[in-house]
Amino acid sequence: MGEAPAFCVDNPQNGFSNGFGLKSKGFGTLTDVADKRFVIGGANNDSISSIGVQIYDKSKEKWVIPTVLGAKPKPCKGHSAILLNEDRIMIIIKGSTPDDCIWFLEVDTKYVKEQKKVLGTEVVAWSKGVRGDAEKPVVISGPSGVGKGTLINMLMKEFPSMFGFSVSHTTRAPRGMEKNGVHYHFTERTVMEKDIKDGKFLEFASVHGNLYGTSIEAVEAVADSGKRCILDIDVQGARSITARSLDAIFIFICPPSMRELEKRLRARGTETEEQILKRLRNAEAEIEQGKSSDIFDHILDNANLEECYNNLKKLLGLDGTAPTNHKPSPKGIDLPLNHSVSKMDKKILINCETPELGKASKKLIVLDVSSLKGGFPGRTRGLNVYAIDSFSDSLNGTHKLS
Ligand SMILES: Nc1ncnc2c1ncn2[C@@H]1O[C@H](COP(=O)(O)OP(=O)(O)OP(=O)(O)O)[C@@H](O)[C@H]1O
Ligand SMILES: Nc1nc2c(ncn2[C@@H]2O[C@H](COP(=O)(O)O)[C@@H](O)[C@H]2O)c(=O)[nH]1
Repeated sequence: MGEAPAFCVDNPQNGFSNGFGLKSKGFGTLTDVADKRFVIGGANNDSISSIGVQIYDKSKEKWVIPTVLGAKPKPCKGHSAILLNEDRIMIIIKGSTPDDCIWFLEVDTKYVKEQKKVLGTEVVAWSKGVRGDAEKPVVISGPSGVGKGTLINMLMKEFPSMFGFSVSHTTRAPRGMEKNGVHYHFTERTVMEKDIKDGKFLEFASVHGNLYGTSIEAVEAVADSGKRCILDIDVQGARSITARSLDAIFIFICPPSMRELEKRLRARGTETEEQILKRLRNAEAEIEQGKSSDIFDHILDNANLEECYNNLKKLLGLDGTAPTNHKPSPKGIDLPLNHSVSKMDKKILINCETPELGKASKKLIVLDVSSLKGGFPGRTRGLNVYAIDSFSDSLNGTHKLS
């Protein structure tokens, strides 16, 4: 559940306008989205561990505590809030570290709307802003035994600093060599069902008789390590992620034949006869859906492992053997504690001038939000940041920040 803000808003009609539909009072901000007013509170108290959110429903004249999804920003010395596209609020945090100062509170994105229906409560979702075009997550899907895990392991071994695996939750029992927290988070069904109900999963599905799911936390952990996220999920999970418009590359791995698939599953020796037969039955439908649906961007035939791996690398732009394509995560944004924020079309201008130091201290930072991705908890990519000398300068982004 959400938590109460760290300050009191006696009357939500009060507050002062700052010129772009934003009202502010004390440590918090008030942002109007249709008939709802989002009260986002900056903590002024060390005992509070994150920023709280409350909603005032103007049509019903009542306060609502929403379910808050995703990791939340830490308490701060204040923040600015700017409404973008009527579905998410950009939060610029004062006095935070450079890689932690831009956040988004999703209030009416596709994902949030869907979660409202599922959870039956008001829902908001936090997502941290990531500078530049961080590489898209890679979703690998295909029938059991086709070689998804093998291909992912090869990729992670050859490019250890580039890829991070999203560790799923499952209710199935661990296999001999599998480690909890590395291969899966092995979980009791009742616990996983409760976590699903609490909105902790980006997607989940019942696969071969067990529950499997990708937690928001698993994807955030990879993003925080600065790596590109790889997800190994079944076709149902891939479909629900596309439906939520996760901006990822979707790859379906196909076996050369059912006979070969069966041979691989048996040779792996990890399933009972009954489980093997169940997985093979499910494989037929999965292959049919994988090939015919419009979920997948690429279909790779895994007849020959080396060839399939080379094709996988090619479509991920990793043709060379050395990991030269790895772009380190761009640096964060170094904002002084005192700054003012304004909005101009799809650009947010941050004026960092220190009044006491006069014009010499002038620094304007532009956040270009025209290519933002995201809309679900985790990380919002595509934030372009550059500096200009004055408001009259062109806002074309010629002075890129390093
Ligand atoms: N092209 C290939 N030719 C022959 N054997 C292969 C090939 N690719 C993978 N294998 C073998 O097939 C078996 C199944 O592969 P793997 O465990 O990677 O499948 P998976 O798709 O991850 O399965 P699951 O969905 O059940 O986790 C393994 O023993 C692996 O070594
Ligand atoms: N929808 C999801 N499917 C998942 C996830 N993690 C794994 N899987 C798929 O389950 C089957 C079986 O896996 P196994 O390890 O028991 O052999 C396989 O197709 C995986 O792709 C998940 O988080 N969500």
